[in-house]
Amino acid sequence: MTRAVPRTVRVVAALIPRPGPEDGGPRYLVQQRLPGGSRALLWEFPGGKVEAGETDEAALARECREELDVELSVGRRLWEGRHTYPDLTVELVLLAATIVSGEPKPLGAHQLAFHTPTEMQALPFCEADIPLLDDLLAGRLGALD
Ligand SMILES: Nc1nc2c([nH]c(=O)n2[C@@H]2O[C@H](COP(=O)(O)OP(=O)(O)OP(=O)(O)O)[C@@H](O)[C@H]2O)c(=O)[nH]1
Repeated sequence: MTRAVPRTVRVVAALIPRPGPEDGGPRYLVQQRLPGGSRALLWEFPGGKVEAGETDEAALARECREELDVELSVGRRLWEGRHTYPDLTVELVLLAATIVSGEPKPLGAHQLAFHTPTEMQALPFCEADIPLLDDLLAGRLGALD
């Protein structure tokens, strides 16, 4: 029997710096996925799937409004990669973003946290994000605004 090929989805994610002074280097918002579903309790950047007819930027603003209750200003594309899980192929796009209003709330996540790139390396992250985390830590994403 042949195995079904996992469907491909485009996923946008946000690199959102913690507002205020940077003690110990910049920190960015990450979230732990809910227990029970796919990639349960793994960490990821806030965001989600791009819907048909939507731009990456509009999808990211919508996802963060729905899942964090914040309004974003979305900046440039920082990173793009592709990863195949057993259930899904993810085309992952990371965009720079800042919060223009609201305090992030974990409406769709188990918990939220601000972490440095070094701290992120120690968290169990979604596999698609591993090369992204390496590039972030090594300063290969360019200017992060
Ligand atoms: N938001 C986000 N999703 C990621 C990242 N890395 C990664 O592999 N993903 C995967 O991309 C998909 C994101 O879609 P989603 O957030 O709408 O999916 P979900 O499973 O939480 O919700 P769903 O029940 O609506 O499908 C998930 O399968 C998630 O595991 C990341 O850094 N951020």
